[in-house]
Amino acid sequence: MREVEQDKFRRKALPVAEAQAKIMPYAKATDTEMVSLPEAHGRILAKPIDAPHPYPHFRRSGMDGFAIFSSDTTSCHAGQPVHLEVVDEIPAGSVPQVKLKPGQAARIMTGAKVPDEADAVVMFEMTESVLQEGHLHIRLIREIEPGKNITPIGLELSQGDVILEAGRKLTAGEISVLATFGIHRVPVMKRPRIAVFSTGSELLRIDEPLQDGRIRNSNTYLLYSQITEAGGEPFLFEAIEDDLAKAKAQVEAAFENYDVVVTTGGVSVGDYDIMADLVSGDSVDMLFNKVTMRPGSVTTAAVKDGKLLFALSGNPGACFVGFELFVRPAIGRMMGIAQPFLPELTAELARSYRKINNFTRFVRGRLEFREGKLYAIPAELDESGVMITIKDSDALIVIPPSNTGVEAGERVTVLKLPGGFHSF
Ligand SMILES: Nc1nc2c(c(=O)[nH]1)N[C@H]1C(S)=C(S)[C@@H](COP(=O)(O)OP(=O)(O)OC[C@H]3O[C@@H](n4cnc5c(N)ncnc54)[C@H](O)[C@@H]3O)O[C@H]1N2
Ligand code: MOO
Ligand SMILES: [Mg+2]
Repeated sequence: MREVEQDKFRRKALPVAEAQAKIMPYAKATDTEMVSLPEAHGRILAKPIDAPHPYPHFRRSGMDGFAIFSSDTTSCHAGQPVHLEVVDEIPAGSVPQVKLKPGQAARIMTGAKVPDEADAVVMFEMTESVLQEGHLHIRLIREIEPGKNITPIGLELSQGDVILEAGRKLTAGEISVLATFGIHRVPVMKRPRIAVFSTGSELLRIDEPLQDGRIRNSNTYLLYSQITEAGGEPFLFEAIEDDLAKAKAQVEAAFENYDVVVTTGGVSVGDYDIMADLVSGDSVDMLFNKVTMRPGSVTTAAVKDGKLLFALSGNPGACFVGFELFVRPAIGRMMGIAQPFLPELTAELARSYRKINNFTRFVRGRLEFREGKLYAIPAELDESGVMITIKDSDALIVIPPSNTGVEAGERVTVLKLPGGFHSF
């Protein structure tokens, strides 16, 4: 126990990027599975998909009107109208029945196949119907240019074009492309199965009444949302009290059935900080137990039989940031996302941030566009133990180590959190 305790205090702090690099080799690709197209929403494509045919695959009318020869309208104007005989009618879904000749037109609807001979469609509003010798004609008073209102074959994609690359998240645009090409069963990456439990004798279930000195377990649910958002499949376990043997048994059982284990709490130097003891023992191989960041300096990661254990800090702010910087990229990498880290933007700091620190701070805050310029506004309350401002945050504002802080107006890097901007 004494030795373990010593280890708990003596920790080598790694920069965030180094800690991330230690994790990534263990973020091994999950298997793939086939799902129906609606089920593919939000999933990650496992294989590239090529266009099995051009799109559109026939010359398509973009308007309700008449398919014509544009050459019939040369020099046509109000004083010199052109009359064309209507010889066919083509609703969407049908194909032309008559081979058009110059001087003729086919009534055609939006989305219908344009006769091969025609090279333009003139919309109804630009024509007048006239009966001439018992035959229906249209009267045109304007020149129509070749190609007008015809969508050519392959305008959007040619056969064999890569439609979607592997590693791409499937949302509305991707789903509609897949539907267009008849890809009704989609190869996607399996969602990593992630066991979650909190540690702490102070934790109440969320359906329990308050007790003095105890709090409800919010981190388990915070993580449930973060894991789901990141594409993983969370499995929630009851919180366990600060008991090393219980934690060990729980971690081992979780590794049997799940791809990743995420815990919160008990990673600092306190007497009951059991996760710190667990990773210092020989049941797992520790990757790191300190990172030069705040919040979450005691964020810990370990490996057991090639599977990742993330022991995040119990402080809600540190748990949140620890997840975003370490667990999210691991989940993303397991699913083959090329860039699984939070996207980096540059913004102007809207308010001075003067906390002094020798570690990099990841300060939660809002982003706002003002007159086309992006501003980052640090949360008023950003302590590690504060939960309430997580809900209003659009980004983590990166404040480098400094003994003066950063002044309003300076440029800062911000890591965009998923979702929209709270100010919109
Ligand atoms: N002597 C030192 N004390 C502390 C240090 C330090 O360097 N030296 N670091 C502080 C910092 S910074 C952090 S962060 C915390 C890390 O604490 P642990 O990861 O060990 O977490 P706990 O001690 O279990 O809990 C901390 C805090 O969070 C609350 N908590 C825990 N689990 C949950 C949960 N599931 N839902 C909601 N809230 C939770 C817990 O009640 C505590 O208030 O250590 C500092 N101390
Ligand atoms: O680990 Mo604490 O969250 O460093 O701030
Ligand atoms: Mg603690």
